[in-house]
Amino acid sequence: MKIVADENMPLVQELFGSFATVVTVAGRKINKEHLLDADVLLVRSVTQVNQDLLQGTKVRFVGSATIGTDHIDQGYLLEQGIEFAYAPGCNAQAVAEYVLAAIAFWADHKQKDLRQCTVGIIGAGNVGSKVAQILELLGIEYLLNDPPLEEQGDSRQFVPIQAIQQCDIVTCHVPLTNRGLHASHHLIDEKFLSVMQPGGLLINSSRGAVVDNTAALHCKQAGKDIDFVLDVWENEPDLNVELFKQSLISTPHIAGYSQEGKIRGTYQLYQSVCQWLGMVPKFALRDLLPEAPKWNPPVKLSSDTGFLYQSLRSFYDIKSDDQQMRQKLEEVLRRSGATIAEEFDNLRKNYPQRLEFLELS
Ligand SMILES: NC(=O)C1=CN([C@@H]2O[C@H](COP(=O)(O)OP(=O)(O)OC[C@H]3O[C@@H](n4cnc5c(N)ncnc54)[C@H](O)[C@@H]3O)[C@@H](O)[C@H]2O)C=CC1
Ligand SMILES: O=C(O)C(=O)[C@H](O)COP(=O)(O)O
Repeated sequence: MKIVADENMPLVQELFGSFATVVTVAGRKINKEHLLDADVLLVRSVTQVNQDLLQGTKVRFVGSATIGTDHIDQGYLLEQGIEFAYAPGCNAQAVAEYVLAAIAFWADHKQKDLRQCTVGIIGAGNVGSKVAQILELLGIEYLLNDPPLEEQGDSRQFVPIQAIQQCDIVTCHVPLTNRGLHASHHLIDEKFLSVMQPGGLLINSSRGAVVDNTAALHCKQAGKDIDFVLDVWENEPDLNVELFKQSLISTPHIAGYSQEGKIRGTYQLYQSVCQWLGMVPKFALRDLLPEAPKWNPPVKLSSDTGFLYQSLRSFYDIKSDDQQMRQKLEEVLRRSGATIAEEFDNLRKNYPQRLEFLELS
């Protein structure tokens, strides 16, 4: 059996190498030639998997070690009888910790008393629910918006998007969809931004195009007092450089990049491939995960606006991710050679080890 996998998937040789020949390729470079005699294709979010890539190949199983699936043409896979698996929830905790770190940094930087702030969470699935769990631990008020879950009868209390627009902090955790009643493409548009609270914070760690990046830039250029924390960008890896410069925190799509999140992603696909082949998995997830020191959240928030950031930063300092990206991209802007897109991907490939620091259920 031959497996072609994205080179940025940890443990892929260790897990799949005992029953298959594993060939690793840079995600953006995977092409039909690599797949002509491959049985299984394992990708991350940067490989577009569709008819163009798969037609004429032997691939019978596609796995994506990610939560998001907007890069996969699932309709085509279904039509061709190609098995598909992904990794729901694998890095949800990492993204939620990123959001916590962003809020803590903003409160410190802008002297905001989080006891007086409400967070609007758009999308209350795996990530949004973990964000809510963390805010509850800290006693920070939040509101949930998730029309699809509300329609399905989820028992939590939801609010309309208009109520989210009034929140001090808005954080997006929806899949990127272009069609249907709940399409999320440009969910945050010029209108949304125009009614957002001045002095507010918008965090996007879902997919770039959930926020209209041109509208976000116009909002900054018009002098509206809204801070942006952006981990994901329209047209990645070719991001809007002006918006990157104007954002309070800019990171290269690494919100989900904890060691545990990446390992869980590969492992969930290992389980799916084993099941597809009728094999019993040989490895257990608990033996693969690193031991990480844990942070004790404060029982009560303090009036000191910098307290949370100071307490968290030895576990995860989001500012250092922002500084790293600014330094590298500014170097690219000063000299010719590598492009912004190449440097964006380099930052992701060489992202330092980050461990999850909260005990969440
Ligand atoms: N920056 C990063 O590193 C990462 C980004 N992501 C992104 O975050 C997204 C969310 O992840 P999960 O929470 O695990 O997904 P999920 O599928 O568990 O939850 C998404 C929720 O959004 C809701 N939703 C869909 N359309 C909506 C709309 N128009 N308005 C409000 N709610 C809507 C759904 O009903 C669902 O409950 C992923 O699809 C992925 O694109 C995920 C992991 C890492
Ligand atoms: O899980 C997701 O969805 C993500 O966005 C991933 O964390 C992104 O990582 P890559 O797949 O692009 O390495």
